[in-house]
Amino acid sequence: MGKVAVGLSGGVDSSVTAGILHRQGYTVEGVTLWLMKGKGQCCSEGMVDAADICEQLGIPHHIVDSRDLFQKYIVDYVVSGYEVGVTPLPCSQCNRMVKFGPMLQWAKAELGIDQIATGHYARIRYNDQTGRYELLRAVDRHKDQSYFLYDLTQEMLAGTLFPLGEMTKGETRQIAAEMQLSTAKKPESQDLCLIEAHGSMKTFLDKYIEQREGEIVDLDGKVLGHHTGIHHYTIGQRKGLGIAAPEPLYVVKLDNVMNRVVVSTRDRAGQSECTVQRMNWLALPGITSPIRAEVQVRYRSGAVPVTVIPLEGDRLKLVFEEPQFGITPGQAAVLYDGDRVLGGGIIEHPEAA
Ligand SMILES: Nc1ncnc2c1ncn2[C@@H]1O[C@H](COP(=O)(O)OP(=O)(O)OP(=O)(O)O)[C@@H](O)[C@H]1O
Repeated sequence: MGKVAVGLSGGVDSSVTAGILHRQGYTVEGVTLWLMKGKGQCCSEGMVDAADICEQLGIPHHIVDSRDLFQKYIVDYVVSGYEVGVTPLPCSQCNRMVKFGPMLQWAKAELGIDQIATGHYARIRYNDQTGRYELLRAVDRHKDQSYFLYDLTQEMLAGTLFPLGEMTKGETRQIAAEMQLSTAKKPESQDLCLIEAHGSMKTFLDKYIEQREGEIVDLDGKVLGHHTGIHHYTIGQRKGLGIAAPEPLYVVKLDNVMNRVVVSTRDRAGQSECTVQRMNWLALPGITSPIRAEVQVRYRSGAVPVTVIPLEGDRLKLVFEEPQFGITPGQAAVLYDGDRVLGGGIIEHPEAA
């Protein structure tokens, strides 16, 4: 058995990942990335819980100060997106720029270990016909995190193990209990660590973005109300608009130039196409002519049929079979062929199309 550096957040999933690999005979070292500046409670608690797990398993534990990377690639990225009416997806960017890339580099340079493992729910397999590493959905569909992992490179997939990809969350908890891991009963963390650390996205953003009040208008430009700053809104949002209307209204556009939130009734909120940038191909090297696939445009939405049309550079046009609701610039559009991730990219602002 080889050596592996396991990314430990202090949660039950990564604890079990380390436990399983240790039990299988790997030489395991725990690595915790210190992510958030300030005395974030989740980071300090996570570091201590991760250290405790390593103590329990009798393996070394390392803390890597990654606060500058996290500030640059996540905090600054998220804030600058919201400022211009985009709702960035921090998790996929964090995985590529803060977690997998730097962790592989650090493990190689400092420990001489060229393999890492995390507690993500997804699967990786090598396809000898194409010569490419493929990313697949987790067996536990409800926990599947492949959407957040589409932006990993071939090198990152080649150097990574996801032992939980074949398991259900129930099995993970059972193993944690059997191994008597100190994190066995820890509650699920929220999907977004920035929210967990700050209480809400609004609290986090208000630290960085000045409140600029403006108008809420309908698609015809009629003023229906006022907003407290476009960064407080997201596409598809229905609640909290403060407008009394006969039919429910949804946010369909955040216009940073006019400082307006545009809303519409659901029947006019659908979109039949969008464009995508910064496309990262995984199962395929790329496409030169249109293909049919399925696309997922949000973490919690289902995959829907789409025609994928290559544009110049790393851009694509997506034409949906049925109009889609809540297409949000800044979120990822991840292409699937069944369980297999073909690749993914970032949904562009309609003005960029
Ligand atoms: N600060 C960190 N340092 C090192 N690895 C991390 C860190 N945060 C997350 N990871 C790795 O990424 C995986 C997925 O992280 P995610 O934030 O989705 O947590 P999770 O699914 O709740 O897992 P866990 O129960 O381990 O916290 C974790 O299981 C862990 O292996």
